[in-house]
Amino acid sequence: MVVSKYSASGNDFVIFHAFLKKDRSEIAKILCDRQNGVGADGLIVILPHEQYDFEWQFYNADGSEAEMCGNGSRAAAHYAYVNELAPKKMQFLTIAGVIEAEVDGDIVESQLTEHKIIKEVGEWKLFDTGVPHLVKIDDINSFNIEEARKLRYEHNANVNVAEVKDGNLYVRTYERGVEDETLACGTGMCASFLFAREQGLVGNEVTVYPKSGEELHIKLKNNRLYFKGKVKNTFITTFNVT
Ligand SMILES: N[C@H](CCC[C@H](N)C(=O)O)C(=O)O
Repeated sequence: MVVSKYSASGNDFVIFHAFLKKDRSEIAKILCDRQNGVGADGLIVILPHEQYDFEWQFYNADGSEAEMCGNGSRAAAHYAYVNELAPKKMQFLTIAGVIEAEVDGDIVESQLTEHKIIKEVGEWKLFDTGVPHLVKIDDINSFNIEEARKLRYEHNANVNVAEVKDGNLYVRTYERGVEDETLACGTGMCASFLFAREQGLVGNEVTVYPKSGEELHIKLKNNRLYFKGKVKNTFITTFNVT
């Protein structure tokens, strides 16, 4: 099969399109495997939809299906546009709800689904920005992978440490379903922005830098999160899945 490899600020994905919706958990594990597969944080499958430009399936590298993926939504929008599956401005359906995205060259902006604050967990706060994210505002170097992994399992959530420096937001994320720190996590950056904003550390817009150091922009408009940054189609390849 022919698949495309994308990097969205360092969060990387295998993407292909298909007519049939079926359980793709096993193929996600095969394709995302960094030794024997293409290698990626997640798999995105673009499917036809009656009402929206398309529907997608999103799988983490461990084969678990997730409700949403912020960086993946930007990569999927670019893939759909360049493969003439959707116009520049599109709407597509995820488990979390309908995502609006706009492609402008290699820059893609996504509007996330409505976010919710779930609860406080000590100095952490649990948000839903399409998927669950625990956030702590602290020195970015206080990120500890073992602590993050423990919290991930205790709360079945992604875990983020965020810091505001010189008006910019820096975020490190342990991603559920990748079971490691990733180079960027879109819904995690957005949850971190919400917490920093709530603490008066940022306004309604911010420049954000994930572990990869690639620059992204987040804004809150009419109480909806917009998330913009570069995506790169790094290569296209055929892969023998049998
Ligand atoms: N691993 C996440 C889904 C992908 C989120 C992340 N890659 C993003 O860009 O939002 C989860 O299972 O909750």
